[in-house]
Amino acid sequence: MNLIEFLLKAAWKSVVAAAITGSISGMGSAAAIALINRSISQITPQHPQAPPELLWGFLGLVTVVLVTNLISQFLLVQLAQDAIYKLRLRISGWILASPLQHLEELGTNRLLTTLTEDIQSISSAVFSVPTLCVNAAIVVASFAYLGWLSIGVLLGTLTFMALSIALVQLLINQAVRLFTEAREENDALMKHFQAITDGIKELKLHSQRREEFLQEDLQTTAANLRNYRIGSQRAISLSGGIGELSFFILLGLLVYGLPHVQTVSSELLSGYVLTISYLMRPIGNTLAILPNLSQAGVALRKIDTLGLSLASRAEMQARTTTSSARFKQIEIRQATHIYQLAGEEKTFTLGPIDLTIEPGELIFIVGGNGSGKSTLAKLITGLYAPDSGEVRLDGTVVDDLHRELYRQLFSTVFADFYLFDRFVGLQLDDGDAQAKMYLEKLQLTHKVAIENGKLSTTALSQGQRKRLALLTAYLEDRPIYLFDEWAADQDPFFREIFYQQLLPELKQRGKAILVISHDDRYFHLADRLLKLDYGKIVRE
Ligand SMILES: Nc1ncnc2c1ncn2[C@@H]1O[C@H](COP(=O)(O)OP(=O)(O)OP(=O)(O)O)[C@@H](O)[C@H]1O
Repeated sequence: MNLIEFLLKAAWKSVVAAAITGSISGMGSAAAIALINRSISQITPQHPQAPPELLWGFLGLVTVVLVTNLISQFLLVQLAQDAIYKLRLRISGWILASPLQHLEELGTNRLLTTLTEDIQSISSAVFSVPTLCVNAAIVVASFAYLGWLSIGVLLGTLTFMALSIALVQLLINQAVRLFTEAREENDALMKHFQAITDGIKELKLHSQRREEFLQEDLQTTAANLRNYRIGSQRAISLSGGIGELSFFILLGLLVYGLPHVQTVSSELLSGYVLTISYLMRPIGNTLAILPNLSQAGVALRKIDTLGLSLASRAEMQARTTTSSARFKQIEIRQATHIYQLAGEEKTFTLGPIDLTIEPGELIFIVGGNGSGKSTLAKLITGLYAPDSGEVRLDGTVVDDLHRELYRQLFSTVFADFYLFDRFVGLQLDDGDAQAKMYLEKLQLTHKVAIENGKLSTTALSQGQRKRLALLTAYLEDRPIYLFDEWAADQDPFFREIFYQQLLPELKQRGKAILVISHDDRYFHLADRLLKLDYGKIVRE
């Protein structure tokens, strides 16, 4: 997809309207130049002033040029920004609709680069599209005028220009190649930036690690990116220089060479010189815009690839609130999940897993590090579709069509949970009152206040943040709760409350509760205990 296609897809009617007004503006500019040339040629010692009707014509043309130019720019700016706005939403939608496993394979850095850098590149390029349209119209109309002055000279001029453009194109191709390389490097740079922000503590506390990371990872990637960008900008500057030089050569050939080849009137010569000098500005502008356009082209291709990759795996999305939904039984039969990393032979296979979950059950999932507990949690909650086997909800297989609906049965606090600073998507009549009640239960009233569903702060200790995540899960009030090592960050006092009070309370309310835990002191509280080893349930 190129930029024009992208805009046409967004709103072709506005593009056409902008192209028409832009063309009128461009043609008006060329006509104004032609009129000036005509006026100059009519000034003689006998008539030292141009006829007044030419002056009125000139003023009229200038007004038309200004007004149509503005209309064209306004239309295109509006349309371009609308298109960017829609693109941002579309990419976010693709990401949200994509299976978790696919997003994990793609990597956050790639998604972030597209959401930030690629959209920014397109955004800067679309700003230049209005100028480009008007410039194109000026060039076409100016050539029409030159053709009217002399077809033969125009053909010579066009041949010369075609040769210059071919040379310029070679350089632009080189620039695009370098832009593409730079774009790949950008993905890696984003990963390093993530390491800086997420790994700030580890980098601050170990100067040798920091130095090595800076020099070998960040600096190398940043330097590669810089070199590719310099190379591409140089190619673009060179193409601009060659473009400008070819204009001067053309002017020289016209003024000093053409009179040797054929007799030329002064009107023809001054018309050509005036028009070509005038054309230097729009063509120069266009050359200056080319880097943006090439970058946008590369970004659009990246978005296309990402979009295809995301769309090919898109899940069905269902708009639903099933907080009051009930279930009788979840059966997991011979279900497996396989992690296969690109280019790596080693895989981790979870399963085959056989498991049933019923309301009111308290199930502990235990096992050593890397035994597959979190992976099983993602499989149970429908975040991963089984690679083989099946998950059944009340006897019905949970397929791609129903997985989104199935996921709405779960309230979770994963080990890497995300805490929203307001209760997004929870439409509760007495939300604040309920939240305050749970704040007390979770002993957080002295730290956090809740007003209109908004938390006064999320800048808390990890244990306190986990309590807030639990509070959100309480408010969701879904039939199945899953806690992935929730108690690991709690002090012994609150850990005791969690296992001895909060979990039994949930159980009494008929909730099914899955608890991933290493706290063997509390294993006896479980109705069932699943022990995982190397991805298999070794004991139930
Ligand atoms: N996104 C991923 N891509 C590839 N492999 C993964 C991914 N996540 C986990 N694994 C692999 O799957 C295995 C099980 O990981 P999992 O996180 O399920 O273990 P766990 O039992 O929850 O461990 P812990 O107690 O340390 O949290 C690990 O060996 C890990 O290498």
